[in-house]
Amino acid sequence: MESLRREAPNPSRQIPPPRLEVSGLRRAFGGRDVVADLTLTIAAGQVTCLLGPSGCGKSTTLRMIAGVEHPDGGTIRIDGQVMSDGSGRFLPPESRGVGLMFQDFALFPHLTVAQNVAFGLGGDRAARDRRVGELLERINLVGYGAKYPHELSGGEQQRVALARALAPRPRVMLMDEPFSGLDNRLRDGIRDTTLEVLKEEGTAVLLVTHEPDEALRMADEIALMRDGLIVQRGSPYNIYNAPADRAAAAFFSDINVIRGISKGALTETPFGSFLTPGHADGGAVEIVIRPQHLKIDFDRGGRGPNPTPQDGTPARGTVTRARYLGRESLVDFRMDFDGSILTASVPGVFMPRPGTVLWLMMRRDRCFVFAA
Ligand SMILES: Nc1ncnc2c1ncn2[C@@H]1O[C@H](COP(=O)(O)OP(=O)(O)OP(=O)(O)O)[C@@H](O)[C@H]1O
Repeated sequence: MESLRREAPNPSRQIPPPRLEVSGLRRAFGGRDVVADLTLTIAAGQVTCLLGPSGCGKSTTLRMIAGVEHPDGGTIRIDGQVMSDGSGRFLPPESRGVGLMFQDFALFPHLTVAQNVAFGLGGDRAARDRRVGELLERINLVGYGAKYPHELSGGEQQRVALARALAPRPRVMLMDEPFSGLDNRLRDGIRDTTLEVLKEEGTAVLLVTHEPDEALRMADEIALMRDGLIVQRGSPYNIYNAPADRAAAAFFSDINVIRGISKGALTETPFGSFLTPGHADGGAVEIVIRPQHLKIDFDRGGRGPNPTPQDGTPARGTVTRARYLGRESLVDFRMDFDGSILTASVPGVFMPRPGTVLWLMMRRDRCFVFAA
């Protein structure tokens, strides 16, 4: 029967390997594992941000992928082709098809913008000119080709550096804190332009940063790194809203922590009882909430608002400090129940005087529960 005839395998339908594939990558310095068993894949057109605190091994990872640092173990593949592996195979940086962009990028001062962009390009003159023209248009610097780097602003130089790195159409673009040398005012605009250009070029991007805001803004996927390991990978939304542990939650914002003991999948707290399924009876748990998910309510002659299923029971506190940060206000409370300090944030201006008694409630849907 026609419908049951088995189709011959069609090689063009096979799933292509990821653009960049790193598995079991390791590197030690002085007997200490700086990168320990790191695994990561990035598809063409995808931006992955390697995010983590200073010293967690981000740059070392990037340098091994670039081929300027030798791994102690693990495999790096680009488009399925081995760049380095445990058996001693090791392709030099110039044979990997990677583009690099670092914080202290330097344009060649004696070359014009066009010559800088064309620097890594082979091929005939006409093809080179076409590629340079196309990139100058992408970075909004048409007409700047004959200028020299010192005639450009910091942001313009940064865009030229991006065009220079992208000119040879690298298969993978490796960026190490590329925006940290820029003035705050410029940074957001440059990040957006850079992202747009990277997306148009369709290259796979690994961007190293220690700034959560940058990762949230730029990444399709965030790989959160700690002590040489990726502790969580996911979309910015998932990493922010479903952190793997307390430290992952704390990396993105201040957090408040309420401690308790789980009994029969419930933990009693001053904010009412919380469902804590999956935690052993008698096990210590931490309920974590970000400041923007604590709700503030007024005192009604010694009473707070009524408990609700969404926000549980209110708990009373006294304001110790209020700070206005422009977009929001941060208010610290000393809580009646144990004297601990909790911080709530409110959009806009809210500046109660120290000593004001107020009530706090926790948005149940925004709490994270972790084993202590
Ligand atoms: N060549 C080296 N020799 C000895 N130790 C090194 C070397 N390179 C890096 N390290 C150490 O490895 C650890 C990780 O460094 P790495 O630069 O990868 O971290 P990072 O996460 O990129 O941090 P940062 O954001 O501060 O650059 C650090 O403790 C660093 O001192």
